[in-house]
Amino acid sequence: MAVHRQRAEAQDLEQLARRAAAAAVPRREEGLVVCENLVRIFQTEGVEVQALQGLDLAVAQGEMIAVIGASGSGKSTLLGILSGQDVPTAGSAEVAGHDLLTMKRRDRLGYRRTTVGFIWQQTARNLLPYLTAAENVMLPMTYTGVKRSQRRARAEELLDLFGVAHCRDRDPDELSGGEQQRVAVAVANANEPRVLLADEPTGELDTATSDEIFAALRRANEDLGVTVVVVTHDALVSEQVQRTVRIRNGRTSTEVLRRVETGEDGVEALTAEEYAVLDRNGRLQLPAEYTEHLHMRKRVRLALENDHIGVWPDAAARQAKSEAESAGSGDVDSGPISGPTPEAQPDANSSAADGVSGQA
Ligand SMILES: Nc1ncnc2c1ncn2[C@@H]1O[C@H](COP(=O)(O)OP(=O)(O)OP(=O)(O)O)[C@@H](O)[C@H]1O
Repeated sequence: MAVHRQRAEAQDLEQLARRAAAAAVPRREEGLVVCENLVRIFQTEGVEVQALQGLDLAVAQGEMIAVIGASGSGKSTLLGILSGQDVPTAGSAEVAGHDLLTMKRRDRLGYRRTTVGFIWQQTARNLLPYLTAAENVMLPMTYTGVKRSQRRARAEELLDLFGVAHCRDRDPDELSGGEQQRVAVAVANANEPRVLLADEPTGELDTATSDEIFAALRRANEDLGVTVVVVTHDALVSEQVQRTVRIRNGRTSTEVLRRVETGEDGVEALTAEEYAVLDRNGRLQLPAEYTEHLHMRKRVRLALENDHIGVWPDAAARQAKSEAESAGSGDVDSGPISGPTPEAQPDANSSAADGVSGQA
């Protein structure tokens, strides 16, 4: 009987994990940008670097998201793939219906010219130095057969939209860094792309100028309807979007969702909630500060409750934590960081499946 119950409960846990995974990851048809289990391995002189290790990401049409993460976590590699400049090793990546793994060389050029717009961190890399601001904006349209009169009109419109109409006839070296980047946003929008990709576009600029660039990206998103993915180290920038995705070790690890909520007093306040990303296979990354705080290493114990899943340190982790505390390592808080009460912890001698204590 007990064995039957354990099996049924383990199945409940699997079923719940499967359902949660299916609900958490937007389906292919829901995203303009959809990456599933994306892998990029670089080989240099016999050394293999796994820059992306099964990354999942879906960005809805019209969304503006920030991508953050430590240096080397894979942000630029992801943008290189989405922009069509680099090809993934495995997995899937689709942007506006284009399959970036199987796309032919010729289609790739067309894709880079019309489907995506790109803004680099280095201001000098975005503009040709011997063309004026207006000529820089018109240039991408010459590759897509837009008539000369239309090119000029659109260039004027875009420079105006991003607040740099006064720079129209100046060369890039006659523009400030902020003006150059706003002209770069105009260039990236010249061929009406579906997705705008920006890799640290405010990285070389001061805070006030960064705000201007970010305002230009937001204007592109709101006024032109273009979907925006911006990689940034700048916390102030990432706080201005509805969704911030964190990449850790080549995979999306957490997401912060922000929304405006109206309190009982009628006052609107911005709330931000952090979520761990659950992939299709039910995998999630626990934040390092949580696992380190509880000395969790190789394995954890899971407990299915009615409305949540508890994650508990195993006996070795509990011992390591208590030793660290008695050695006075400064790790004095013995309770979990958040979550269920210690009473809900499963028996130390039972298996994870035994720890299933609620109903799915
Ligand atoms: N062309 C390449 N050849 C070999 N390794 C590479 C190449 N491009 C990136 N890498 C490696 O892949 C990993 C991810 O690099 P990536 O540039 O995507 O990180 P990042 O998050 O953008 O970092 P940063 O914030 O410093 O720009 C790093 O270990 C990097 O050294």
